[in-house]
Amino acid sequence: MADVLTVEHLTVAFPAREGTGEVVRDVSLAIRPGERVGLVGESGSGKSLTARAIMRLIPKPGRVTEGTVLFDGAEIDPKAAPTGWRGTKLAMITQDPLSSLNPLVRIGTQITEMLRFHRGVGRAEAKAKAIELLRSVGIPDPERTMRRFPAVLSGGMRQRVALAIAISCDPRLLIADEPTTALDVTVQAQVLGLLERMTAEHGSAVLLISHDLGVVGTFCDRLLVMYAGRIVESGPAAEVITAPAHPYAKALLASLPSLAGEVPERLPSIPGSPPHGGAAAAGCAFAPRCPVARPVCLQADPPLIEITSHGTVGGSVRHAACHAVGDETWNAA
Ligand SMILES: Nc1ncnc2c1ncn2[C@@H]1O[C@H](COP(=O)(O)OP(=O)(O)OP(=O)(O)O)[C@@H](O)[C@H]1O
Repeated sequence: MADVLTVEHLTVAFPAREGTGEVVRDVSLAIRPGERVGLVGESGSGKSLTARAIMRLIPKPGRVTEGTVLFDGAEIDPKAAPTGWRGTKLAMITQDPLSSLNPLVRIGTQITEMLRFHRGVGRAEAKAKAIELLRSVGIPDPERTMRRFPAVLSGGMRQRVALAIAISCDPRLLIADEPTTALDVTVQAQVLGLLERMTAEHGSAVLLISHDLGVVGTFCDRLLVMYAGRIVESGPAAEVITAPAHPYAKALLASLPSLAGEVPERLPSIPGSPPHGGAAAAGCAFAPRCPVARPVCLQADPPLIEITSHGTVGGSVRHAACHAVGDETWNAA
């Protein structure tokens, strides 16, 4: 099946006094119809800007300096201004739902207009469908919410409304940037269940962005781990979660209480902090924090290489960008 999204060598840069200013570096990824792909990494690793570059929403003075994006087989120029396809075939929900809601228009009108305009349904049907959508994202009194303006809703309620609008047209791909962060655990599970149904029933694909490996690991088929603007590991979610290969993915996993079983007294955190404003030009960006770094790591950025030729889920293989991968001492650790 043809990919719904293919991204090749995407690079985003901001003007910088030091370093390259590249905050997304040479990112390539592909997503098939109905696939659930997770993009994980610490805050500042470049997840949101990758999504924004795909949507052509890079804030100035940032810009896409390299790369191509193919959506449903057609090239969309990530350097050009956005056009009408966005929002229906390719939808995105962000951490800040207010940015995707019109503050001057009642919630009900925002959803029904979307349905009437893009799906060509009549007024009554659009209203019924809007109420059903709001209920499905866990809004307790949808009829009342339909008559309200975004400003009077809580952050969690707005997030759910934004999600209802994003999924109203069964997009080919939904990019969900931390969609459940503002929600409590029960609603979080409800929202993930809804996204799961959307992928199963309509073949929509989801790119789920989160720093929470727990959420992403259980929801997604495949994971992409990002560090300092690069994808440093990718592979079937179950394999990356149970046997991460890259030292950064290992550290990220070790700092996660929910997957480690019992909760340790003190959660191990990854020592040091990621580089700001783009990684330095030479060497692996994780080397200063890496427990197995060697001289070569400070000199050459390791390429993303295939680490198993028979990865299972959906025929996808595993990749990692690390000089130490394959080293027996490290793998035994
Ligand atoms: N408007 C901007 N101007 C300059 N640098 C920026 C701007 N927006 C983001 N950056 C830098 O780009 C890098 C990546 O940011 P991005 O928001 O993509 O990270 P993220 O992984 O999505 O983090 P989070 O999980 O906190 O949202 C960060 O180092 C950030 O400082």
